[in-house]
Amino acid sequence: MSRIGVVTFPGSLDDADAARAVRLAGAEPVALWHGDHDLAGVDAIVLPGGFSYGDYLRCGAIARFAPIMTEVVAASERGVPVLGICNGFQILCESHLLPGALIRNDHRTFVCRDQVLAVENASTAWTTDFESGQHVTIPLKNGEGSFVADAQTIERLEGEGRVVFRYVGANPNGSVNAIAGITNERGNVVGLMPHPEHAVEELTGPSGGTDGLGLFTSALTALVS
Ligand SMILES: NC(=O)CC[C@H](N)C(=O)O
Repeated sequence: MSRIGVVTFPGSLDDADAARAVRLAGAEPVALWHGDHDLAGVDAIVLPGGFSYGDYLRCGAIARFAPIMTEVVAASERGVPVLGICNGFQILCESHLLPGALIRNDHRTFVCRDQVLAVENASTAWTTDFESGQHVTIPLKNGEGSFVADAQTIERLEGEGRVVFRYVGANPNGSVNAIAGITNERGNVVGLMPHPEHAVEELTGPSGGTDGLGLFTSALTALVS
C-alpha cells in the first residue's frame, strides 16, 4: 500500500482531515513532524492547511525553515508528489517550490464557502483522475488566498499550462487571472488554496460532494504508474 506523509507544523489545522482523505483514497497516511529530519520513506507528501507558526511574518514564511522542509524540497527534486493545501500552498511558495505568493484577500476579510473550480490541467501527479475543464466544488477558507506573481511569471504559468485550478464565477479573493492552484514544471508539486480534504465524504462534503477525493486518488495512480 502506498504511504503518503502528512506534515504537522505548530499551528497546522487540517492535518487530521488530510490524513483521513489519504486513508479514504486507499493509501496509508504517515504522520510527519515539522522537526523531523527524514520522511520515513513515504511515497508522497501533503502539506496541510492551517496557521503554521501563527501566520507570523507572512503565512508560511517561518514553516519554510522547518527541518522537514529540507527533506520535502529534496524529495520534490527527485519527483516525489507533493501537495500543498492552503497554508501548505503558502509554504510551497515561500519555499520557492512554486512561484508567486499568496497575499491578503482583496476584500481584506476571511472567506469560507463552497467554491466551484475549473480543473485546467488534468495531467499533474495530483489531477489525473479529473477531466480537463471539469468543474468541481471544494471548500475555500482563508484570509490570505490572493495569488500574485510578476507579469512574466504569470505569462509563463499560463503558457505552460501550469494553472491547475481556476476559480469559476466571482473571483473570491482577487487572485491574478482567478488562479486557485498551480504546479511546478515537472507536475509533481501542486499547490491550491481550496481544501480538497474537506470534500471527500458525502456526509460532510459540499452538497454531499466528494470532488476533493480525486486529488488523493490521482497521487496513487501516479505512484503505481
Ligand atoms: N485554511 C488555511 O490553511 C488558512 C491559511 C492561512 N492561515 C490564511 O488564513 O490564509
